[in-house]
Amino acid sequence: MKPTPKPSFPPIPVILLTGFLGSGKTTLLNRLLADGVKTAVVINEFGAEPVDQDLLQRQDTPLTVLSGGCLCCQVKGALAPTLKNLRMAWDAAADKPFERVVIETSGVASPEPILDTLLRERWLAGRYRLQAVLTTLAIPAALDQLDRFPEAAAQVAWADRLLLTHADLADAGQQTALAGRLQQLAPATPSDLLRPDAATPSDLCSGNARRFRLLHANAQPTHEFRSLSLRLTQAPAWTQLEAVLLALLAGHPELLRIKGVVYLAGRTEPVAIQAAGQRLYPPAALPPRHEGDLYGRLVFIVSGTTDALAADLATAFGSGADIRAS
Ligand SMILES: Nc1nc2c(ncn2[C@@H]2O[C@H](COP(=O)(O)OP(=O)(O)OP(=O)(O)O)[C@@H](O)[C@H]2O)c(=O)[nH]1
Repeated sequence: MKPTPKPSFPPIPVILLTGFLGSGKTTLLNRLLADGVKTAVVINEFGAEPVDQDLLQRQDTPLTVLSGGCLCCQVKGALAPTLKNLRMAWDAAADKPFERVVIETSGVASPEPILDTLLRERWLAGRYRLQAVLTTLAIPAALDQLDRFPEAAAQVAWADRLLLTHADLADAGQQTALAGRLQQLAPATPSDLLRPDAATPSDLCSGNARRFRLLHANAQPTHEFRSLSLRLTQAPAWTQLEAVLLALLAGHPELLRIKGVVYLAGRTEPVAIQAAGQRLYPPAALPPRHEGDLYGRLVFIVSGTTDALAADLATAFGSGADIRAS
């Protein structure tokens, strides 16, 4: 067999950012990018309408969005070519465009197939070095998610570090119960509280990934998750949209996540719409978008079938609503 030629540059560190839907991955990504290290970002979104790119505070970051499925299954095949292209561009550039890569998985991805690509694809394994798997967990919702979804448990099992978020919304009982569960699931994995009002731990990216991982051959999870994407043709008033979204959350226990970028009546800039774990967050102002990209969009991720939700969305948003399933 012909030997694989040795790469002429050292491997580029990769941070794999994972965690269940709405647990704070993009929020953490923004905090990581603020450290000034030049970073290429690969974002995987489950919904067909990508949203996360608009939630990044640094818009000058080299960014690839792989949407419409999970990196662990539907779009797994897209990861290797993406990383190959990034590396080849890096090799060819005199002024290196980035010093590390951060991959943000979708909230329903199991990390194992992604690790399989990174660690077992020979070309990639020689050119990238997995630095750490960071897993975010939203304290108030995490126990329920660990009970219900094997993907959430897998995200904990493969983590090099656990980052506990939404501590400001959690009571002491939830914190203690989660600590107990993590002690069972991942007793050797360090965990940190990631408070929105406190500095990001400075050593977050300096740890080393564990040296040995026992990956199953051809691990292929089967998901029960589906998504609906909705394009808004009009700019609703916030009170009107809020009432609709609260009613959908209350009426659809299968609805796990809502996120989107929406234009509201009377405002020129778009806002980020976020809901997770039955909680609807206040809309957050976003910078203006580029011309030609002025429609609002919302993504709904459910566990199970989307039929009932699709019917209610059509009723709530009218016959002009453009709803797509994926
Ligand atoms: N109160 C509070 N809100 C938080 C915290 N961390 C994140 N959020 C909010 O939680 C919502 C979801 O956060 P994201 O960072 O988008 O979560 P995500 O894991 O990237 O979501 P998906 O990519 O959809 O899985 C946003 O409205 C955040 O502002 C936290 O520690 N406390």
